[in-house]
Amino acid sequence: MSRIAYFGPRGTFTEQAARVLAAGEELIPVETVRLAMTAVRNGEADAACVPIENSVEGVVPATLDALSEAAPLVAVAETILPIHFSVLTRPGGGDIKTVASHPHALAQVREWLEENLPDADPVASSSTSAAAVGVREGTFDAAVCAPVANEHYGLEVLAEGVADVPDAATRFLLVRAPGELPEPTGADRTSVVAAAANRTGTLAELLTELASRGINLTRLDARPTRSNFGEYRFFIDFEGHVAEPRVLDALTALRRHCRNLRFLGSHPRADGTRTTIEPGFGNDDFVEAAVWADAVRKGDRA
Ligand SMILES: O=C(O)C(=O)C[C@]1(C(=O)O)C=C[C@@H](O)C=C1
Repeated sequence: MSRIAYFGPRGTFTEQAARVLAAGEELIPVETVRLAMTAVRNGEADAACVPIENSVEGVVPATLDALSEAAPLVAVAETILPIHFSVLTRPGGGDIKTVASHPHALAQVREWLEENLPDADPVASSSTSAAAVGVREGTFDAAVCAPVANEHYGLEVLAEGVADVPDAATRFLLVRAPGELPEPTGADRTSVVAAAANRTGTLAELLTELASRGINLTRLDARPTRSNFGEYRFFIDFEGHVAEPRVLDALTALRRHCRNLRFLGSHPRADGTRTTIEPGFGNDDFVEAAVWADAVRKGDRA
């Protein structure tokens, strides 16, 4: 049985995602996203399940930062969960003066809180289930949680299915140490983090390398390098798998433009969207062109 560290404590949305991505494996709750990845880097876990982006609040910065530091990890699978919250209180608890949750969660229920708990102060916690732990211990009066939190903490459900944006969703990754890659499926996502030189046009150069190979981006984020003010790392997700000639060709080109390029994995997309291939940009086109160029180089063709 594999050991899967996940962003906990028990009862997070990430636990729900880990149950999907690693059904039947041993699931180990870890206090922060970074520590979940550290457990893999130390060999204490075989893989980690972490949130990467939410359709309302955007990326999870802690995940991006932990992916770009220390020993490389690669994503091998992803899942997307609908995000509807439960609001939990102490059984028979009195006035609700504080309502706690992960900042991403609070941001997704702001309107609901204004309407339903206007006198409660929102308080940030390290995760949605850390807020539930706080309610049980008497630190907060209510917690905005994943439905699964209800299985663990014996709290009372004040409301269920809470979401300002009804079709909000979060994407989660299963990451592990570099090794054999998942097989390409035709509906894949490849991710890199690029530390490009700080000069005019470098980001445009990176994006042009992808565009000129007909590769469609699915996400672009920048995070500070933390070492020099104004210097950024670019997190780029795009359609396709590194086993495809056109993607490998693009990756090789990106490498030339970067001080440091980290491959973050190629894996099937949870939404099953098949890779867009424009005429002239298919893998066969790349292979055929390479064969032709090779023949030219050998003097067999002109
Ligand atoms: O705290 C949790 O339950 C998490 O799994 C984290 C997280 C996030 O980071 O966005 C996941 C999904 C929700 O959008 C709110 C919180």
